[in-house]
Amino acid sequence: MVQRSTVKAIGVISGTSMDGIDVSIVETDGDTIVKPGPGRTFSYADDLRRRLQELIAEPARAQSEPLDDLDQAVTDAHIESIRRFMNEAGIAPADVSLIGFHGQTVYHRPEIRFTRQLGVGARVARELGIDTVSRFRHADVASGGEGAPFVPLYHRALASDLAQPVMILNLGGVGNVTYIDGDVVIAFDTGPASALLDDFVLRRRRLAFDENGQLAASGVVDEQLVAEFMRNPYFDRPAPKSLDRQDFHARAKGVEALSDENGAATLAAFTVESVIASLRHVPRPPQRWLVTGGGRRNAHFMKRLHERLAVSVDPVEAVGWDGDFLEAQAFGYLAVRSTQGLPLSLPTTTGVPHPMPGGELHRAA
Ligand SMILES: Nc1ncnc2c1ncn2[C@@H]1O[C@H](COP(=O)(O)OP(=O)(O)OP(=O)(O)O)[C@@H](O)[C@H]1O
Ligand SMILES: CC(=O)N[C@H]1[C@@H]2OC[C@@H](O2)[C@@H](O)[C@@H]1O[C@H](C)C(=O)O
Repeated sequence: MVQRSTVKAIGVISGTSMDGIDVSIVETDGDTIVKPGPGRTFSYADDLRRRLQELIAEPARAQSEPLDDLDQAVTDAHIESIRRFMNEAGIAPADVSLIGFHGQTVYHRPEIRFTRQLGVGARVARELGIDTVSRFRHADVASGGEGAPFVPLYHRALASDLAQPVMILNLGGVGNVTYIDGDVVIAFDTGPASALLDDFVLRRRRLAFDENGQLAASGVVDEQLVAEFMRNPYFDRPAPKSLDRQDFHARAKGVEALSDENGAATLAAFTVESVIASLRHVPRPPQRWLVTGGGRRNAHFMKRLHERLAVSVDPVEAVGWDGDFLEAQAFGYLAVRSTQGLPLSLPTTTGVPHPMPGGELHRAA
């Protein structure tokens, strides 16, 4: 049998919750061989995080201002994170063939064929001396795709030996699912995961998030409000479909009249119901759910999901994956696929008209 050659790629992303920059490494042939390595998260400096949070709250600026300063600051923070990761993990630049640099999403509007990730790939390549792929989502969006989610092909590679159909649920700022059943891979954003709850507990309690879901667990759900939130046409819209982090904020104002506990309980219930609604868009009920992203640490989400789904719902660690770094690893894997001209997204994951290659390669020298 011909042994396919593998390379090592570093993947780096800051997700929509902007809690930090995730860096990891994966050894892969860009196809079926994937050997994930360690990962690390590095916080943004408070000032940079604040500037990014202000920006995403002002969509008009995020869409049209040049934002050169922020672009450079985000790039610097990523370069520094990759350097520290390599130092701490004892990885020499010569051991790494590629960097997959996602950047920071600040605005995502596929319906107007627009997605924006801050970060300058050419500078990452030059300063670290490693070829770098960036702008993963642009070709997809330009051809009419949703431009997200992009992790599903990595999920497919990892899940090849699991019993199927299986659902991988990412609970980040926004939620997204990947349904895998043999060659069938269906993916889409489910709704708000932690974004609404994070913003609510920040406003009410000056907390970055509801640790373990304890505030939500102590409140009573306003079922009428949840039902009202669930009337949003997004949930019936056929997949593929994707969301901006802020998409549900305007319509979720009703929780302002509730106590801290009941507001948190109601927003958490909304997140769970939006995940349940994903079953409307897959051919068969999955026999197992594997949960990744920071929301898997929210014990309240996990308990409610298990009650509502009545099948096993486990963190991805149950099958040996690292839920803190799947997204970073995915962009390392996708960087390798990009240089091989392989698709990064499919009609069933982002709605592109045909399997779509993408990413832009910046040479180190
Ligand atoms: N111990 C915990 N208890 C409750 N929630 C938690 C805990 N740890 C993390 N979270 C939640 O997870 C969120 C971060 O998740 P994650 O890092 O997966 O998001 P992200 O990758 O930035 O987002 P996205 O996947 O949307 O781009 C936090 O904002 C918080 O709401
Ligand atoms: C445009 C954008 O950055 N979207 C993120 C966001 O956060 C979660 C969800 O919405 C997902 O669609 C995507 O991230 C992951 C990494 C993805 O593309 O699979």
